[in-house]
Amino acid sequence: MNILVQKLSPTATIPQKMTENASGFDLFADIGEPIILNPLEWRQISTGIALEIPVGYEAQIRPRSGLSSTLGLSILNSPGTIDSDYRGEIKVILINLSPNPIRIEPEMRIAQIVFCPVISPQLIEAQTLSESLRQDGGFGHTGQ
Ligand SMILES: O=c1ccn([C@H]2C[C@H](O)[C@@H](COP(=O)(O)OP(=O)(O)OP(=O)(O)O)O2)c(=O)[nH]1
Repeated sequence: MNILVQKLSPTATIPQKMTENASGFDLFADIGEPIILNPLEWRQISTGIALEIPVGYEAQIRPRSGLSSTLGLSILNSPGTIDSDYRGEIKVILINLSPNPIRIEPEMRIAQIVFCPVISPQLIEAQTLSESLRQDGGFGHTGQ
């Protein structure tokens, strides 16, 4: 499958898979100068790219585990949803969950983007639903 990627700025980097069978393509920050994120601060970070995702697919923006485990850097709305009809700039809402300031560098690999199929069902309003073993049990009703 081909997915079109448009660079919206000359300093943008096309997302890259770092190993052949990686699920995600790393997303690069397209920022002119470093950005400091203070503890519990979040910011939309530019990537400088836009995508044309085929209908029937979406993309998810997910954190990079290395940045989470070493820095405490995460994504506020993880996983971010990129709709197939969105043609604007892909942005990453980074949040600093650590007690220390985090410096986001230009061209830093800030997140990863994973392409996934989506289904688009018809939602039918109903008065009752069929019975199941679980019924409305949830939120730990089976114990720990
Ligand atoms: O982390 C994200 C999340 C979303 N988007 C872009 C692509 C997506 O298709 C669009 C809308 O996202 P979403 O559906 O999550 O936003 P919403 O809050 O429901 O707003 P809208 O009314 O624009 O759909 O914003 C990003 O660039 N990064």
